[in-house]
Amino acid sequence: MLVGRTLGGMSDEVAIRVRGLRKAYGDNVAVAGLDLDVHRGEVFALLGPNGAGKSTTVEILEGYRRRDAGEVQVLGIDPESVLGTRRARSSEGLAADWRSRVGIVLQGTGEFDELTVAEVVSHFAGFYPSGDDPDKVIERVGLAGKARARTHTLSGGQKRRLDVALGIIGRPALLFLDEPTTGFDPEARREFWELIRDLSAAGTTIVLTTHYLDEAEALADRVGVIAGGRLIEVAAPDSLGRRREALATVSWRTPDGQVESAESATPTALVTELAARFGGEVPGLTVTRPTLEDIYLRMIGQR
Ligand SMILES: Nc1ncnc2c1ncn2[C@@H]1O[C@H](COP(=O)(O)OP(=O)(O)OP(=O)(O)O)[C@@H](O)[C@H]1O
Repeated sequence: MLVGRTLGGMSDEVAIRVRGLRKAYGDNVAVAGLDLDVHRGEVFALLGPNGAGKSTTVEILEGYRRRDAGEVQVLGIDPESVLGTRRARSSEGLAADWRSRVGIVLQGTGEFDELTVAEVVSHFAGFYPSGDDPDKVIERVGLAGKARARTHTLSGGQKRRLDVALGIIGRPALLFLDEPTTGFDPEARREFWELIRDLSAAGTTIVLTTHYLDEAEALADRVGVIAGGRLIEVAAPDSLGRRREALATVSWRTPDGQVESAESATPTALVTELAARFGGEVPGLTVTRPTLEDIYLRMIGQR
């Protein structure tokens, strides 16, 4: 494997390294000088409003889109060098090897409508030199009961699970997931999160784009917020936007039924004082801190 060696000056620990990435569509600058490092083995979530440049960035990293400027290394190679190549079966040496180590969860496999789930997954397994066992992967994504169903009969959420199966069948070292749980019911999302945690625990580097802040919080070691084609902050979910230092909001109900609230850096002291004031239980007491969503909205609202 190329991962784990030092290639082209890239550190052992870096799966993705991007410097000064730029991409415009005509006059529309989609990516405006983006720097990014994704460490080996981490789960990295890219957040950002519609049109921020996430998909463009990810497509460049995946070797499906040409950039205008900047340096990009993904698992030790410049993905532009594999542009135009397809999956591992192609006999294009380094490109085929690289593609076999990069898993991509695409949205939709309409061309296989008449095949069963088991047939599609087996077909894709054949593209990879060390593909996983199709039955095991089908089980892992929760489609065992649908293995013999034709793919056009699957529900939206089941189709997404199939997309995920096709993304992981090659046992990738690096997996790209683009809004993977759109259309999942709550239970399916939780199961999917478990699958991602398993893959991560097994050493897979995962880059995820999502609009679900709870998903980023549940899965990501670090999140990067893209706005206007630039990465405006990278941090652990609990420290993004100085979240750890954010004030707590303490709310309670006054004797005449009004809700009162106060922001405090020392909420325990305030609650103790309120308890003394009320002679015990404080009516309607809540203590909250900003959620990742609050922080995120504040960050992108500032721009
Ligand atoms: N193929 C294309 N041709 C022309 N303009 C494009 C193309 N793809 C994206 N754009 C434009 O580039 C900008 C960034 O789009 P991109 O799809 O990268 O954003 P995104 O962050 O992935 O958005 P979303 O959250 O809506 O998926 C947008 O202004 C978009 O209109």
